[in-house]
Amino acid sequence: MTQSTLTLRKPDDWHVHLRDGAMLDLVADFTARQFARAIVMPNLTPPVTTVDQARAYRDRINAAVPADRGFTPLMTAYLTDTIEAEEIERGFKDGAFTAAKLYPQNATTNSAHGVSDIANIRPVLERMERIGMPLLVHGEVVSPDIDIFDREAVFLETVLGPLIKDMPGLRVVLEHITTEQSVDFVKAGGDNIAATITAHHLRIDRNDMLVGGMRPHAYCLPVAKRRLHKEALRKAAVSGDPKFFLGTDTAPHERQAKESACGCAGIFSAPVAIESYAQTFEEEGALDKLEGFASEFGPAFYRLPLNEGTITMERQPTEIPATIDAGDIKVVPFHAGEVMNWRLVEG
Ligand SMILES: NC(=O)N[C@@H](CC(=O)O)C(=O)O
Ligand SMILES: [Zn+2]
Ligand SMILES: [Zn+2]
Repeated sequence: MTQSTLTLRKPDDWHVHLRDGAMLDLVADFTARQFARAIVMPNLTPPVTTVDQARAYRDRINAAVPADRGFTPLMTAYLTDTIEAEEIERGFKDGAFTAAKLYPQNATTNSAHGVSDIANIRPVLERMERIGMPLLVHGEVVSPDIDIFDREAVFLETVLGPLIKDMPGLRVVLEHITTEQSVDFVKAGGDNIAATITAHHLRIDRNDMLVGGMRPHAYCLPVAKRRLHKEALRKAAVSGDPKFFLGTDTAPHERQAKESACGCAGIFSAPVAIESYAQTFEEEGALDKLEGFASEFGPAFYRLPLNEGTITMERQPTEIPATIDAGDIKVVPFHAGEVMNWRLVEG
């Protein structure tokens, strides 16, 4: 008999963009309704680089989420060429920063203040290695000579591999992996190397973005690759290997900014995140592996307690709306217009 409900220990999302202002108000509860905690990306304009900015942003997030959700945003510091190790450590020690994020300069949305050469942040990384603070990485090189489909694999060879050799104790999460090479890299690393996998990279490959017309809502960074890479990600996600855990990279952009001659990168998956993962795990015959991936391996890596509560999904064909709106803001969610098999039961 097919299973009609699915109850999991309450999951966490280890990579989200909650944005700010009216967009924050629109999107925050989509994350909070299903996840107990979320690692919040710092790529605002201006970026979150200080303890005070992180605290103020956390307050704005808490104000945007209904208090009875019991949602905890975990904040991150945006590394720049000039950021001070002292500020990073101070934030980590008092809980304002759970981790620090490395954006190679100009690799993705709001990364203009990112790091231009990893040598510039060497003292910060050494400090992080010493205090056990996780480094979260957008793993793509930005050199114009490197094809966009190769940028993640080249980053492993030229940046991350050498860095880890140099600082073997550094705790690293390679975010939103998209390639077989990243799966192999993470598996070959020590226990201090892990990766997040998005809901969308488990489902789309580059054909979904480009065949039969250009589909801006399937465009994100790192860009979806060939099918064989998607297959490798699916295998890693359902393998039960604790190095791979849930991070949606939900990244809302207004509809007109995506449907444009130069469309923004980012997929807004929060409204359908846990349901999308459930569908993928079920297709792989691995629903029993979802709880580890969604609710256990992330906290283990971050050295945080497991959540106490649960969520329940029911098997209920549910159509995902074409847009999610508030006032003038319209955002197209992942799976827009599709019928999903699972639906989160509101607790
Ligand atoms: N993933 C994306 O395509 N976009 C993210 C940035 C990021 O995570 O690289 C965003 O902030 O829009
Ligand atoms: Zn990124
Ligand atoms: Zn992201």
